[in-house]
Amino acid sequence: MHTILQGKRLVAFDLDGTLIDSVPDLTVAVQKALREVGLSAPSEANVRDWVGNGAPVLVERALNWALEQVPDQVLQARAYDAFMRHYDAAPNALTQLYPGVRKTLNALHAAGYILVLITNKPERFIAPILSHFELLSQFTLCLGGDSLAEKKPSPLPLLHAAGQLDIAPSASVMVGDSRHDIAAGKAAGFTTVAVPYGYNHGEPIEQSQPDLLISSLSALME
Ligand SMILES: O=C(O)COP(=O)(O)O
Ligand SMILES: [Mg+2]
Repeated sequence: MHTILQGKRLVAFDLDGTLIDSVPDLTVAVQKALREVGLSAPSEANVRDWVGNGAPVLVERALNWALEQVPDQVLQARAYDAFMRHYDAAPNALTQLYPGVRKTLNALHAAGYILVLITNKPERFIAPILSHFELLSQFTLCLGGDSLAEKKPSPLPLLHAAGQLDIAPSASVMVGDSRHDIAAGKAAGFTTVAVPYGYNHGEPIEQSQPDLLISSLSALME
């Protein structure tokens, strides 16, 4: 195991952009939702830059782009409902695990680390996606962006998970692809690990100064 895991007990993982490349399916759902409300559909590259603050913000960013102004609440609600319906219908059609994810989660789980999932994605999508990849049972606890009163970059979900499992933040690690994961991890007192291949609003994740930057999750086993 990587030395950064020495003395640690809890490893928290982000989902989108860290474990799974979900942007292709998110893009299809955003495109269908925008067409349904009579607007033009953004590209996958657009959506890649907008992911990271949960589904309501993703839809709001898409509407801002299509309208070039702030959407009214009725349109926002219609587009959000459409997005949720379309994404719910096919969350796994094009989504793929990143290299090294399955092996690393299995190895950490087998080595006795407690694994938790902390995503800003709505909670209802977590189980269908993780079960599709046969990874749900590896996680002791899963929290979505709507599970608690605050989502990342708030430290609340991380502190909630550590508290529930009675593990000190100093014995906990947050692994993620975006500045929100690293900010949440630092604010919670977790050790932070970043991957550069995910979604970070088009910015290099180095800017967030994680404790460790790894090119793939497999590095955690070395
Ligand atoms: O839904 C999002 O905006 C991003 O989700 P994540 O926290 O798993 O990266
Ligand atoms: Mg992410």
